Amino acid sequence: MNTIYLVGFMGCGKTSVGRELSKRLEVPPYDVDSTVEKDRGQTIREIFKNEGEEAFRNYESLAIRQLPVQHAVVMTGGGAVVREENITYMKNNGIVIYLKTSFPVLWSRLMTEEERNKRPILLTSTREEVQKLFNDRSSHYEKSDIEVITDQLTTEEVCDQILEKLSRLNIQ
Ligand SMILES: Nc1ncnc2c1ncn2[C@@H]1O[C@H](COP(=O)(O)OP(=O)(O)O)[C@@H](O)[C@H]1O
Ligand SMILES: O=C(O)C1=C[C@@H](OP(=O)(O)O)[C@@H](O)[C@H](O)C1
Ligand SMILES: [Mg+2]
Repeated sequence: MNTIYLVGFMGCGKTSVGRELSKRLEVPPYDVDSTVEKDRGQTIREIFKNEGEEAFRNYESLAIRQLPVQHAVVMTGGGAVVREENITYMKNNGIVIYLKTSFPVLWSRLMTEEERNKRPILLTSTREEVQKLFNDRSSHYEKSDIEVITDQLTTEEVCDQILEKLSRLNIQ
């Protein structure tokens, strides 16, 4: 099995769905954000604060390339696809799945203190700025191999749809 890469905007469920999907497929899950945090010995928030977003993007790109391209589920961060070479790498090495969620649903999922604190961009941007980021990134996510609309679905149902779409394509 080629690695499955989950992409989509912050709050679409990449981390939660990836955990569940990896259990169902009986392969290990790798969260790119957690990989970066482990590699650098700092939280994402600390990296943004101490070294800036560009340094984080470099670590994120390296982490994607250091994870297995077989028998794994990789959960990316929402900004990973902005570097064109990252989505090209993921599509060449595995199957890229876009968890598509509308902006109001994302915003409501991200409004708790806990979710905001994990994501430095949310701490320094207005709703309008985050909405613009969402609009700007959508065309990058659309390059994925498969798309699942998550607005009305639980994480389990998102997994069901992913598995169904993979089996229809004879991938899993
Ligand atoms: N399908 C869903 N329905 C409801 N809440 C969800 C769903 N997917 C994720 N969430 C919630 O949204 C928040 C962000 O989820 P997370 O998996 O961290 O997203 P991401 O990794 O894409 O940023 C978490 O509180 C999570 O429980
Ligand atoms: O969209 C982004 O630029 C980011 C998304 C985050 O991951 P999630 O998409 O898992 O929240 C994390 O990589 C970082 O805070 C930056
Ligand atoms: Mg995540």
